[in-house]
Amino acid sequence: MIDIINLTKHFDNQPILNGVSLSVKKGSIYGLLGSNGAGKTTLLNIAAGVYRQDKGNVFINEETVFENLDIKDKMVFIPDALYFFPQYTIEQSAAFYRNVYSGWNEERFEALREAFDIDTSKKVHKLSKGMQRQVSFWLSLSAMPDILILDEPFDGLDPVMRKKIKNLLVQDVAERGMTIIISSHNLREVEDLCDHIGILHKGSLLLEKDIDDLKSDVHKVQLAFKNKVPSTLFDHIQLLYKEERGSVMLAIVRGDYEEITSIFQQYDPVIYDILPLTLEEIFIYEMGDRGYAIKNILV
Ligand SMILES: Nc1ncnc2c1ncn2[C@@H]1O[C@H](COP(=O)(O)OP(=O)(O)OP(=O)(O)O)[C@@H](O)[C@H]1O
Repeated sequence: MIDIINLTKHFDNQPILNGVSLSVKKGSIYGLLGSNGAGKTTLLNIAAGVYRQDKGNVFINEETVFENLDIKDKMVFIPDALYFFPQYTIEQSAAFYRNVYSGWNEERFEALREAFDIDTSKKVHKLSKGMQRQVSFWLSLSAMPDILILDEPFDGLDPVMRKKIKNLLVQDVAERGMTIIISSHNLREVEDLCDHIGILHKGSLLLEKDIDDLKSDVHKVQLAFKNKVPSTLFDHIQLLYKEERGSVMLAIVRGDYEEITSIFQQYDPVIYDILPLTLEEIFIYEMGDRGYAIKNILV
């Protein structure tokens, strides 16, 4: 549905995006992760057709995005720095959205009153930062977009509201196949939401993964042997990391669970356990395997 191909962008002769390509399928949630200055906002602005790229292209359903009003009618971008018309109340802002988006759904707007519970006669500028974020979600979801582009969307929201908004997003994805790209510098914040994760670092995509594949493909194994650790233990295993804690070896390995187990069992370990890994741990080892210290890339 969204195809970003070989995107390049410079600002002031400095490269900001260096040939980034990624695809997002309809009805999926893509998490774009990266540290400050990685290029996430720039990439999202190009994907939303706000900035024009130097090279490459962004296609949505095989059409280019830039200056394409039909696509923009079905897409909502919530930027990191929110913008509302000065002096507009929520009601007046809703009237603006109602005029701009052909998919605007009044019933949805009314139904979401319960979730957001903010007086619509209030001026948006007079609301707190977190409440302004809530209003941006309220209006955006009422516009019933096919595509939602979210730049650091949970900034300033309290934990209860984060959960509520995540539930609303997942509901729209499940019920009407909405597609989301969401940027964050915090993996923990988006891991429960996304089905794909890409890590952007200094304008390049370092790693892109399906979360289910990632979880089924990397394992933490605890092993102990009666005697010394066999020297050939990892000869046929893709090892990402190992450490010895006394007589117990801890290894992070990649591959099929059953194949790995059958290889290790040949060495007759006295202890053999496969332990669960968090997504964060998986990324740390995957990135370490590629020569990057993820701690410098993600918080
Ligand atoms: N309009 C602009 N003019 C000049 N440089 C810009 C402009 N917008 C972004 N940049 C530069 O592009 C680089 C990437 O910025 P961008 O905002 O895309 O990163 P980001 O990954 O979203 O960072 P953050 O997590 O801090 O929001 C930064 O070095 C920034 O200074």
